[in-house]
Amino acid sequence: KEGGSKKDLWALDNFEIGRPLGRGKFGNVYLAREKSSHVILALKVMFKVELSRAGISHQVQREVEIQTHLRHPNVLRMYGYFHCDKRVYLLLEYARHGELYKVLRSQPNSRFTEYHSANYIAQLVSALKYLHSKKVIHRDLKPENILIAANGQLKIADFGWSVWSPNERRTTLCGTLDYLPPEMIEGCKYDEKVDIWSLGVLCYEFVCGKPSFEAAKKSETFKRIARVDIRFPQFLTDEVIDLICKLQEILNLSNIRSTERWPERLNIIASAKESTPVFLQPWGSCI
Ligand SMILES: Cc1nn(C)cc1-c1nc2c(-c3cnn(Cc4ccccc4)c3)c(Cl)cnc2[nH]1
Repeated sequence: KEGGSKKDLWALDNFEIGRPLGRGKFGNVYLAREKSSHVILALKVMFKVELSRAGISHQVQREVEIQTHLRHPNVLRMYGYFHCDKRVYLLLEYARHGELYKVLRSQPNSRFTEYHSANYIAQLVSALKYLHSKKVIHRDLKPENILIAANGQLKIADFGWSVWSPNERRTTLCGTLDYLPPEMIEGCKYDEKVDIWSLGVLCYEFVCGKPSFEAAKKSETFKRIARVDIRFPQFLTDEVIDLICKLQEILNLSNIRSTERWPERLNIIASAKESTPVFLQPWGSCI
């Protein structure tokens, strides 16, 4: 609501609440309808005490500050927010087809065709170009944070981890490391390029059915990311391998695809200019 007087503030009574759309660690998301306009939206409800206990109240404030000012077809709108003594309510655009990861997992072999993937990656590139032009780094780009709207458009959501660029992480990482670049998992200074790395992991997952550095244990994922230990299956085209390598800054590779499926190469041989191949060095410390 525009204007600043008390009467212009949203309240729960302005909405009819529908079915739950999703359940998260700090609250749930419900389908809702604004009573006077009948606009359909997603209402994210979080408990203040939970946010405070987890020390992330500042993250929610930053999420609101950032997302309410963003306007792009591939970025989920946040129309506004309100709160009461116990809860914070975020008024979000409703994405009719839900979460991308569920659509991805429902595909044969949990992967999209390269054609389908190209369309999605192009939309994410458009969104990231916009976000980075506003000096916003998302920092948590993964299939779980991407929604699909009625017209098939992707919508980047959940800006709870977003920050203004450049930045240094001050909050402990939690959840999957799969999509994070070496500089973030090693606690170094970083800039918006972290989102480009995550886009490379997403692109890999779209066409392969699992993220680039997936491993049974987090410690193994950490090592694979730090060493940029990526392996490409035989069924990928050279074009998509080239795109993923460029997104993950893997330069001058040659013969990285084995004749067997899922080659067990422990490292990628960079075909540097020198006559003998140079192994990618394990990620050096950032100091
Ligand atoms: C699920 C689902 N199925 N279908 C058919 C549509 C949807 C849908 N979900 C959304 C959602 C939505 C729901 N959950 N989540 C993840 C979540 C849950 C709890 C806390 C934080 C984040 C997002 C939104 Cl925001 C916005 N629009 C949504 N649309």
